[in-house]
Amino acid sequence: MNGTDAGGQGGTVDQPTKRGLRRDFLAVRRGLTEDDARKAAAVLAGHALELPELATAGTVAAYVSVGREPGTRVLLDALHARGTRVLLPVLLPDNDLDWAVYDGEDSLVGVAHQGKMPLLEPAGRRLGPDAVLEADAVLLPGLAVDHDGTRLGRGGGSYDRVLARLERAATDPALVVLLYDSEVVAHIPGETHDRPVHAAVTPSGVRRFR
Ligand SMILES: Nc1nc2c(c(=O)[nH]1)N(C=O)[C@@H](CNc1ccc(C(=O)N[C@@H](CCC(=O)O)C(=O)O)cc1)CN2
Ligand SMILES: Nc1ncnc2c1ncn2[C@@H]1O[C@H](COP(=O)(O)OP(=O)(O)OP(=O)(O)O)[C@@H](O)[C@H]1O
Repeated sequence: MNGTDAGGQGGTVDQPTKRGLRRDFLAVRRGLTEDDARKAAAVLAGHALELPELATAGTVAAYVSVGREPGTRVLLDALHARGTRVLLPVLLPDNDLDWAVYDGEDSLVGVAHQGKMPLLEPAGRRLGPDAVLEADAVLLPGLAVDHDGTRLGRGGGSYDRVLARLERAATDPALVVLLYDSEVVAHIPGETHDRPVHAAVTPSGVRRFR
């Protein structure tokens, strides 16, 4: 733990801040072609669907990938088709997350939150922020993870809140981040509020951290 950042300056060589790291990882994603992204999403979904934690889960909290995020659409549809209850996040004004059930592609709406990339969110009944406590597995977005499971998110703190809520409730769902291979790195500067994830699924397979 080194206590750096949360909104610090761009990276330096020996102690890159989270903001600098985010910028660098996002730049690499922007360089991916549509074809790269489509192939990666298909392979990634295959690995994720083989995870025992997902196979046995009654409820999975996930998210709808946008842009060049590692694709989750194939995975969401496969989970939905096999009868898993899939919860999707709705971003609240304070960056906390509400949740609603995924009921197929037609149940998604495009939403433009100020200053953020356009998202796809579920149109169904909102279940409240505590609905995530019903999840047996949580699929988290991120930009990178290190070998301890420390995750670099987009900086909104939404999933930090989700992880804090899960910890307070003493539920212990599988925590799985979906990434590209180059985003599993040796070290991410952690802060005291960061909670480690248990595994990363990338196009080359599953990496476990606990
Ligand atoms: N597909 C997807 N859905 C998601 C997330 C996500 O990361 N990906 N979230 C994850 O929490 C939540 C929404 N939170 C978000 C937080 C930031 C940005 C965003 O566009 N950030 C800009 C930088 C903004 C800034 O610097 O202030 C960016 O990353 O380019 C998007 C969503 C819930 N839904
Ligand atoms: N439990 C929490 N409740 C409220 N705010 C929090 C909580 N945990 C972290 N935050 C705040 O969220 C902001 C972003 O934190 P951080 O840079 O770690 O985001 P991140 O992990 O990259 O993003 P995300 O969690 O959305 O993926 C920080 O200002 C932090 O203080």
